Amino acid sequence: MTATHGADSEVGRLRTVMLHRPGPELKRLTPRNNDKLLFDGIPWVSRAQEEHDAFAEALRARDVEVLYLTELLTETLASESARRHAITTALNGLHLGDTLRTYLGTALAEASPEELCGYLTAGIRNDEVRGGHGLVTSLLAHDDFLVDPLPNLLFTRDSSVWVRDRVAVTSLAMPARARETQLTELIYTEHPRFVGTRRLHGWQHEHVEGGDVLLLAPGVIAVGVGERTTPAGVERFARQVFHAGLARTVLAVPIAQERATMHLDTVCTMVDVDKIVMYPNIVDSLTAHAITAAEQGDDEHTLRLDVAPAEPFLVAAAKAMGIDTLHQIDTGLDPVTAEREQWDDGNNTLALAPRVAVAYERNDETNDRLEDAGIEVVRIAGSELGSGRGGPRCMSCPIARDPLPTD
Ligand SMILES: NC(=O)NCCC[C@H](N)C(=O)O
Repeated sequence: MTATHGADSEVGRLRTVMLHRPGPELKRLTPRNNDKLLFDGIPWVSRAQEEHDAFAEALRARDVEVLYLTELLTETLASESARRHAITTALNGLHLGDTLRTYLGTALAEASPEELCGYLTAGIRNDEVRGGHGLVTSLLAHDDFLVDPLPNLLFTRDSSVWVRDRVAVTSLAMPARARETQLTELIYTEHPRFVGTRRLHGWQHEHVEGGDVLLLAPGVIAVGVGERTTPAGVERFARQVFHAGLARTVLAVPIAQERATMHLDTVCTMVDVDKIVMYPNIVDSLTAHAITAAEQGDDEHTLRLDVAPAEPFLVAAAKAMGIDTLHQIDTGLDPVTAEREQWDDGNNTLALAPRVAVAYERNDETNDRLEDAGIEVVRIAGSELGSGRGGPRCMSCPIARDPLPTD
C-alpha cells in the first residue's frame, strides 16, 4: 500500500474518507421524480446538511481527514483537459440533439470551476436555459432535465472503492446514478492528489457497485451480487484483483434483488477483524461461492477462475480469512424489529477502527446489541439523510485506512 492512500480491510483505522455534503442536487427531488432518482421521500435539505455536518464532525473528532467530493471536483475542473472531458461526457446523451449540445457546450466552457461543478452535480433543467437553443428545448417539458441531477452522490461508497493501493471506479446499474462514476473517474485521473494512482474496473464495464464490495480481511473480498452488481461484474472484478495480486479469494454472495437489500452492505458490515453485524433474517440463508485464481496467467481477460460450490456465508468467509469463526453479532431481534432496523440501515455501519463504528442513532436495538458485544457505537442522526436509503457506510468512501497488523 502506498504511504498515503489505500485500504486493505473494512476496519483498519480510518485516516481519510471522501464524503459528499448534500447540496442543491437534493432540491431537485419532487414527488414526481423521487422514485426514479432513488429516494424514498423528499428530504428537508437544510436538516440533511446539519445531519451530514455532524457526521463529518464525528469523523474529524476521531482524527479522520474528511475530503469532500465537490471540493475535489472543483479543484479537478481547474484543468482545461478535465473541463473538456467533463463537459463532453455530461452532454453525450441522445436526448439533447446537436444544436442544444453545442449551445450547452459553449455555455459550460465559460463557467468557472465552481459553477461547472454545480451544473455537473445539480444538473440543468430545460427552463434554466435561455436563448439560442431551438427545437429540442421548445418540445421538451419545462421541467425536463437536460443534464440530470445526481442526488445519490451522497452515497460516495458506491461510485469508487479502494482495494489496497488501487482505486476501482465502479459501474453503476441504475440510470439515475450512471453519471456519478464519470465524476469519480475524472477526480482520480486528473486531481493532483491522485496523480499516478492505478485504477481498476471503470464505468464502461459490467456493473459493480461499491456498496457490494466488502474487504473482509487483507486478501479476502466479498462481493454482493443482486440488484446492482451483476454476475459478469463480479467475474471481471475478481479477474482484475487476482491479476493485480490484490486478493487471493473473492466471495461472490448472492443477495435478493430488492430495494431493501440493494447492496451487500445493507445486510452486513464488519465491525472488528472477526466480527460482522448482520441482518438476522438472512443469517441462515446467506451463501457464498469462493472464487480463486486457478492459475496466474499473463492475460487478465483469460485468467482461469475456480469457483467453489455455495457454502453458508459465515463458513466460507471464515475459511477464506483463515480464522476459526467470523462472529456474527447476535442482535437477537425479533423479525419485525430486525426488518424495520435493516430498512433504516441498522446494519450499515462505518468502522473507524476495530470495535469502533458509526451508526444511525435511530436503530436503538441494533446499537444496544453492538455495545453489548463490545463495539463502541458513534451514533449520528439520520432522519433526513436516510430518505435516500443509505447509512454511514454508504455515505463514505474510505481513501486511507491503516493496514491491519499481521502476526
Ligand atoms: N451502499 C449503499 O447501500 N448505498 C445506498 C445507495 C442509496 C441510493 N438511493 C440508491 O438507491 O442507489
